[in-house]
Amino acid sequence: MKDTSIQAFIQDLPKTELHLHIEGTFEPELMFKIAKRNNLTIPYADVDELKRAYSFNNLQEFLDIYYAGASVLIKEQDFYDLTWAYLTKVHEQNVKHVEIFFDPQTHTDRNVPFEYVLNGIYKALEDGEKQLGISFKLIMSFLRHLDEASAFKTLEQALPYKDKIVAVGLDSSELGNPPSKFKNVFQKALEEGFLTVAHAGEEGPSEYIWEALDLLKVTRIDHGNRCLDDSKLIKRLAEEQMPLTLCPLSNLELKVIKDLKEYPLVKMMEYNLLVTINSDDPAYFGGYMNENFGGIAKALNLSKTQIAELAKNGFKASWLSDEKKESYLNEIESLLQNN
Ligand SMILES: Nc1ncnc2[nH]cnc12
Ligand SMILES: [Zn+2]
Repeated sequence: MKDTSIQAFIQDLPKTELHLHIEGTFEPELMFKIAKRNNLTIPYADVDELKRAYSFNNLQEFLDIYYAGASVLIKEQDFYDLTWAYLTKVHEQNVKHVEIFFDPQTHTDRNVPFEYVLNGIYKALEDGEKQLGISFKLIMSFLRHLDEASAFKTLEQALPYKDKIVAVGLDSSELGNPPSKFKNVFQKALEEGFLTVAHAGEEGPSEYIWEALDLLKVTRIDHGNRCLDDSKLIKRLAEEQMPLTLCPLSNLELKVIKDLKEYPLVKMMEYNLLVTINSDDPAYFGGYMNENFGGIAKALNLSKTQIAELAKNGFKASWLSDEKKESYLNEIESLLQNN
């Protein structure tokens, strides 16, 4: 008999992931393995002890552990293995297309060459496309707790690789580091032909979302939850169909929200916002795409129609060709009709 459960429906839906930090997919088991082969130690006795440290009161507490974890990545092969592990995982979850972030400064500041980071990630993405059928785009994120000069240096390093990097983004500690701090480097990135996105309104105020739109000229807002504080902004985001890449389990684990049941997703959909579901840092927040879809669907008692809408939004908000978008939207619609 056919499994008509919500979980089976979520599994069968073709999905796209648009908000994913590759360093946030570093599972403890792989972290210990790579640390060992690089003759490095992790300040935790074993995987269980490390996992017990994954309890966060805010974004900064998470970032401190996330950067410490990433510090065992040294060689090109390490970045390849990290990315490959992510791709095989989401392949099992029927993710068809990914647009992922990497944070070069996290590594170049430790004297890991930019090329090791980029090539390791990119080769795995190419293999994922060939062997698993997952298409991809790569986004280079600037760390906003560092200064704009460091972001400029990173942009310079990326210029020979415009064929591999389609966009620049902005992540790390949001409060006190507004988008306006990076106005000039984003301007230069736009002139060089990169698309732009930025984390805004995760912990920071709605003003940061305005700045991301008006100063950084973003084509998507990462998170954006705090737009709900500002009715003019909601109207603009809806009119422009500006995508918001939401991350429910991340918001729960970083105490942006108290309970998934309070997640304002349905309200956002009623406002006609183009909201998408993503995992952010799945190794740290307890779930990949299916767990994010499943968690929010259960907490909010979403219908299959609403879940299908969210999956469609992911493709609409992606940088896939119109033809590919259309084909995935049709596939989702027929899956819905048959359920
Ligand atoms: N949720 C998040 N917010 C900001 N920067 C990040 N880097 C990795 N995850 C992040
Ligand atoms: Zn993020």
